[in-house]
Amino acid sequence: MAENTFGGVIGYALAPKKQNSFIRDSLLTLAKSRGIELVRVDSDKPLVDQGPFDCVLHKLYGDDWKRQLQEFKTRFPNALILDAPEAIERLHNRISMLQVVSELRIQDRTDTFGIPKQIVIYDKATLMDPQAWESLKFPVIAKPLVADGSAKSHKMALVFTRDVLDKLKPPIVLQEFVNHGGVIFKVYVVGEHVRCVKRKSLPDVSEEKKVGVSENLMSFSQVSNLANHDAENDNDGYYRLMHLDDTEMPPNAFVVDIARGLRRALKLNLFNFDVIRDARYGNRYLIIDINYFPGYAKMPGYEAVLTQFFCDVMLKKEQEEQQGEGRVTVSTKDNEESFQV
Ligand SMILES: O=P(O)(O)O[C@@H]1[C@@H](OP(=O)(O)O)[C@H](OP(=O)(O)O)[C@H](O)[C@H](OP(=O)(O)O)[C@H]1OP(=O)(O)O
Ligand SMILES: Nc1ncnc2c1ncn2[C@@H]1O[C@H](COP(=O)(O)OP(=O)(O)O)[C@@H](O)[C@H]1O
Ligand SMILES: [Mg+2]
Ligand SMILES: [Mg+2]
Repeated sequence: MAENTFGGVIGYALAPKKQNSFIRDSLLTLAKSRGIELVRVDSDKPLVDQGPFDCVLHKLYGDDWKRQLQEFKTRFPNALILDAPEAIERLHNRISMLQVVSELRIQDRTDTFGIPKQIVIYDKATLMDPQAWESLKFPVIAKPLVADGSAKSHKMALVFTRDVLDKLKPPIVLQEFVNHGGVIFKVYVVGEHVRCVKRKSLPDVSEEKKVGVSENLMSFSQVSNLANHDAENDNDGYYRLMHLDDTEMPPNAFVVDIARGLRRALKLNLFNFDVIRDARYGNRYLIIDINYFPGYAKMPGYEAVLTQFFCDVMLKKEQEEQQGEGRVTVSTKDNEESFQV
């Protein structure tokens, strides 16, 4: 979109860690040069007592925060909440998060996409019932069902055999582990903007390893964020098989189509998703994770991308307000809850 002159004030409500990584001087300065002021929301004070804000950008959890957003929207109906809490909540459960993938219709491609085979287990009794997981091939990854940003929600286990399932704590999702060359693609979405980057992932599991492994359950957490340093000091060679530089990117048009489809279906503007390429086929891609408001600062040039997005939001808001003036508009539930540029 062309540069526009509609600036505004954006209140951001973020946890301290997120604030430190996302709110950099470089972002504040660039945004300001385009008329966008970013103002911190003080989480110790009611949101309604702060502002005025044209838009509230947020990644906070809990019922109290949801209530505060509702109250704010009632008091300031023209203010935008990015994104709608109801839409974000879908990503807090690893089953509903990926259900959206089956809703996407993308045609005329040689490449295909989907999700790995998975089941959800809510209790120990089902976990110990062989019928529950008879359709799954081992190894599997056990993931906490809840994906609420807590450290616990990122604690995964690679499970090689059935006899260690009793060590897991439901509710969990058991997802087939798919060999993918040790590289994951992270696709960052900021409104219409889509950027795919490569990150390291779990290495492939060989056929020998599947039967001869000494540890039948291997715990891990946030592999893609491990510093390179960790890989360099990797004495048992766990990361040796990763070939980040040699890995070919997925076709960009394909990734963009999936990203835009997900964005529309999820009614979200700010998210990323993790994709792996199934090593058995080479042209089959599996979406394994979708995250709300991820670590954008890790995306090269994030300041320009986010600033453009803020300007687009302000322009669209202004246009919608102008269109709304002088005529009666019937607001649907849909456009009350979500706003997309
Ligand atoms: O902190 P960062 O920069 O590593 O960002 C995390 C994301 O990393 P990514 O950008 O995908 O590499 C991270 O993505 P993954 O789940 O690791 O794929 C999450 O989005 C995480 O948020 P939450 O803990 O799930 O609420 C994100 O954490 P928060 O910054 O939101 O706490
Ligand atoms: N089905 C799978 N097959 C192979 N590797 C996987 C699979 N699911 C997850 N992984 C690996 O585990 C990591 C963490 O899983 P993910 O679902 O992305 O959880 P988180 O929300 O903690 O990032 C991924 O980045 C990837 O390296
Ligand atoms: Mg992930
Ligand atoms: Mg995640």
